[in-house]
Parts: sequence; structure tokens; C-alpha cells
Amino acid sequence: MIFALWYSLIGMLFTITFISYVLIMIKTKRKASVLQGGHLSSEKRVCKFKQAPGPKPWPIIGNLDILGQFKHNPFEGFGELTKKYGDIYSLTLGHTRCLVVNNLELIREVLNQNGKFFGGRPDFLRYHKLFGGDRNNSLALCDWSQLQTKRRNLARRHCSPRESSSFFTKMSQIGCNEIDNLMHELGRAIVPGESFDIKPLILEASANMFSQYMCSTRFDYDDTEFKQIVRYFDEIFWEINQGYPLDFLPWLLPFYKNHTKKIVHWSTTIRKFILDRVINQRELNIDLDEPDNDFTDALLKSLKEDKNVSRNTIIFMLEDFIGGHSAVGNLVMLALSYIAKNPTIGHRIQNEVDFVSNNGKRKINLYDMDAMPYTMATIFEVLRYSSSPIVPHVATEDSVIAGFGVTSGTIVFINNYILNMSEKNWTSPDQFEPERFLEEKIDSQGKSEKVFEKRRSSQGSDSGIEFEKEATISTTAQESVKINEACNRPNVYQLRKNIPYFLPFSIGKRTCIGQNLVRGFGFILLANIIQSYNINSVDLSTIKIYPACVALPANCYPLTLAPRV
Ligand code: HEM
Repeated sequence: MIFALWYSLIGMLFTITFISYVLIMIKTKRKASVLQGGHLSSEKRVCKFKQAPGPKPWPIIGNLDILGQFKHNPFEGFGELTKKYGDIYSLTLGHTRCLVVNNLELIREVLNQNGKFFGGRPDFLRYHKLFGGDRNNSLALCDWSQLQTKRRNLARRHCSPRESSSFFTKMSQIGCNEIDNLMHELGRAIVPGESFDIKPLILEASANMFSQYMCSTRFDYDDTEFKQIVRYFDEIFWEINQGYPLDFLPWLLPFYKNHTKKIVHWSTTIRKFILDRVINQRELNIDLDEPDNDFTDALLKSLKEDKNVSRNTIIFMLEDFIGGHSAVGNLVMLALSYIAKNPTIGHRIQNEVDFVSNNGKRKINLYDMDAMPYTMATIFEVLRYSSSPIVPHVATEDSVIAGFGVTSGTIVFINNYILNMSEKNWTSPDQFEPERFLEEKIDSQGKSEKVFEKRRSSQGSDSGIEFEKEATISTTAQESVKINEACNRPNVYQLRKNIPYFLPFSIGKRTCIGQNLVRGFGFILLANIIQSYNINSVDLSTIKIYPACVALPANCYPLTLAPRV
């Protein structure tokens, strides 16, 4: 009896393995069918393209074993594989076909030239759990659709404020007002010489900036419900930045039951808070004839005016955008961590702060940004060094990249880590050096003399970073400039902009909508904290930063803040 059971179990395993192998091989061998030819339809014909080569997949797991070897940083693994397969190659993760692109030209080909074929997102179970059972509720995790175009348009004016707009002024005022509250809280929390858990306070300040800007509401730092949702948003931000075997092996779901339950609990608690504490009240008082006061007004009006916008759409949109505060809070926490590791960076920011604020006579606001290039360079260096992964794209129809067929449903990984860590692009890329983002200002004859980072490319830029003014490209590049010069002579250096191979916010039609909020609120938080405090750590070894990740775990290390004398 036991033998019969044993044999049937082995037989079942063998059959599953065999079927899995056959299915994987069918997907591996399938060629992409793409319409090619001249402009006239009579000249067009369907051509078949073989997929890019890659390592042989195992049954069931595909090539997950390879990524398993780079658990701490899959993007490093992607880079390693280029040595064997070149800059474009295929992988099979579980049963899913994937394509990895590892240089700027290929990234442009996917996101710019062929963006319309790659507007989808992976169908990971976790994504559905995070957004009320349907990932299409999320702006970042949905597939491209008309609704997404509408949502992006609705968000653009409020969430991508231009420097010349009233939204920018509002952002600056809200940021500065919240800094007063943060400083008060820091004063209460700091015990001289002792480290403390500063991350929740930074996140709460950032959340209040976002909620005031988008909903004209702020919450008390002692409000336990508010504290809890800020924590849950932070857990979700960490979660979204992680990859799990479950994403490619959905049959593992029973083993992740507790984890998915937790995710659902975080997101439903947040949704209830936003309904109870923001939307329900505002919905009662909305006046269609009055101009929009904030993003919530714009959303509620679109609900009344546009039949295609549902209540769910606006609830999830508001949640998504308020949730952006976690990204900013984590970014600032990372900047403070690098400053704790290297206090010289903090001193250089303080030089700028003291110069523009006339030695601390006022707070730093958004209009100081241009006069504080080193501070902005520090934010950019955090973005480069932490290399936030670009959310994977998915091919929505058969297409061709670099002559290789990409079949519909293929997940495309954009390896921006390799761009950020390449010695071809950056000098000493493994060092945290904000100076690399500085260059000397153009002089009266239109010549710029010095840049900190030797320019590696003079190509036109399509960096995902949006700027008001055109980039100033220096002509005579000199490396190794005296760094102190920049910081002791403010107004001499400016931020290098539109660096073609620096794509922290991606490029193409799905670029980050929140990048101006990141730069604005991130700048106000960092500059004003550094204006008042020196940042240290009692034990530097506790500062654990994760490569290719702009998130830090919700339970984070403490830092020491010493008031400046
Ligand atoms: C550290 C800060 C941030 C970084 C590094 C970052 C980076 C990115 C990247 C790389 C993408 C993917 C683009 C693509 O798929 O090609 C993205 C998408 C997105 N980001 Fe951000 N982001 C940040 C903060 C924010 C904030 C604060 C908001 C909003 C308040 C925001 C809103 C979005 C949205 C809505 C999308 C999806 C756009 C779409 O798929 O159509 N992000 N972001």
C-alpha cells in the first residue's frame, strides 16, 4: 500500500515536471510575429523573430536558481549575466518569459521608441492584494489603458508642479510650515548624545506635507491612527521594493498566507483611514462652481463630471499619491544615513544653508533650490547610489528589440543599476560622492570651466528628470576640481542636469509622476534638518543600506542628532 502511494507520488511529480518543461520550452521557442515593411499596407508582411538567447531554464523554476544566487541584489545578477549573454538576453522565471536590457540604447529602444508595446505591468499576486484585489486600481502597477491616461492627466497639474506655478509656491509654504512642527517634535524626542528612531518622525512630517498639499489636511504627531497608517504605508513601500519567489511561482501562495494577510490588512486600514478622515467629509462640501483648492477637489469634481471616473478610482488615486510620502521619507532617511557615515557631506550642505539663510536667519524654502546645488546633488547621489529599480514593464503584443523577438506577455527588466554603477559613466561609481553632480556655472563668455565628474557622453539627454530650464552642458571638462572650493564659494557651481544615462525616474510614457514632489519635499526636509542638526551615529555598523533599493525596512536603525552650536 505504502509502495503504491510512493510510486504514484513519484509518478505525479515526474508528470508535473515533464509538463512544466514542455510548457517552458514552448514559450522559449515561440517566435514573435511582427508586421514589418513599407508605409503602404500592401508592402507589409508578417515576419518572425527569434527571442534573445539566455541560460537554459529548469522545469518548474526556470532560471530562478540564478537569481537566487543574487538574492541580496538581483540587478547585480543581471549585470553578471551580461558577461555571458551580452546586453540583451532572455530569462525564464517560473514559467514567465523575461527580457533583460542592460544598456542605454536598449533601454531607450524599449521605453521610448517602442513604449506603446511595453505599457503593461507584471501580474504578481502581491500587487492585486495591495490594491483591493485588482492591481489596475494602482497607478504604478496597472496595465496601460485609457483610464491610466486620464488618471495621469488628472494628476499632472497638482503632482508635477512647475517652478513658475502657484502649486510650487503652495508646496514651498506647506513644506516650511510642516518643518516648524517637525522641529518641535525633534526637540521633544532628542536626548543629547543618544541615538533615537528618527525614521517615523521623518515619515510623519513627509506624510503631513503630502496630505496638506493634496487634501488640505494635516494630522497631529500624537494621533495614533495617523502614526499607524504612516507605518503601514512604509511597510508597503518596503514590500513593493522586494521580489519574492511567489511572484513567479503563484502555487506557493499557501506558504505566503500570513504574509498576504498582512498586506491586505495594511492596505484596507489605509483605505478606511483615507475614507473616514479625508474623503467622506470633503465629498459633502464639494462645490462644482468653485475653483479647485487642491488635488482632492480635482478628483471629487471629476467623479461628479465624468461618468467614466468611479469612486474607487479616486480613492485609490488619492491613496497612491499620499503614499508617495514614503518614497520621500525613505530618500531623506538614506541621505541622513550617508551624512552620518561621512559628516563632510553634512558640513558642505550646512555651508550652503548658512549662505542662503544668512546664517540661519530663516528657514530654507523651495526657491533656495537653485542656490543650493550641493544639497540637490546629495539627493541625486542618493538616487544614483540606491538605484531605485524601474517597475518592470510587460510586452502587450509581439514586438522586436535589437532584432530579437519579444513575445506578448514577456516581462522586461530595465537594468538602470548597471547604468548607475558603470565605470564608463561615472568615476569611482562605488563611492558616495555628491560632487559628481556638480559643474561650474557658465561664465559671462558662455564657457564653463570645471566639472567634478568627467563627462563620459555628449549625447542628447532623455533623462527621466524634468527641469524647468535647459541643461547647461559644460564644454571643457576637467576632472578632480578642488571640492572645497565649490562649497566655500556658493554660487560658483551648479547642478549637472539631464545626464543621459541617469534615469532615476525612468523615461517614456510611464515615467514617474511624482518626481517634482520628490525633489521639492525631499529638499525642504533635508536642508532644514541639516540647518539645525549635525547627524551622527553611535554605532555606524548599525546603518544597513540595501543595494538597488530606495527603501529601508520599517524597523530601521537609529541616528544621533546634535543641535548645531
Ligand atoms: C524616491 C522617490 C521616487 C523614485 C526614485 C521614483 C521612481 C519611479 C520609477 C522608476 C517609476 C517607474 C517608471 C516606469 O515604469 O518606467 C515610477 C513610477 C511612478 N511613480 Fe515614482 N518615484 C519616486 C517617488 C514618487 C512619488 C513621491 C510619487 C507620487 C506622489 C510617485 C508616483 C509615481 C507613479 C504614479 C508612477 C507610475 C506611473 C505610470 O506607471 O504610469 N513616485 N516612479
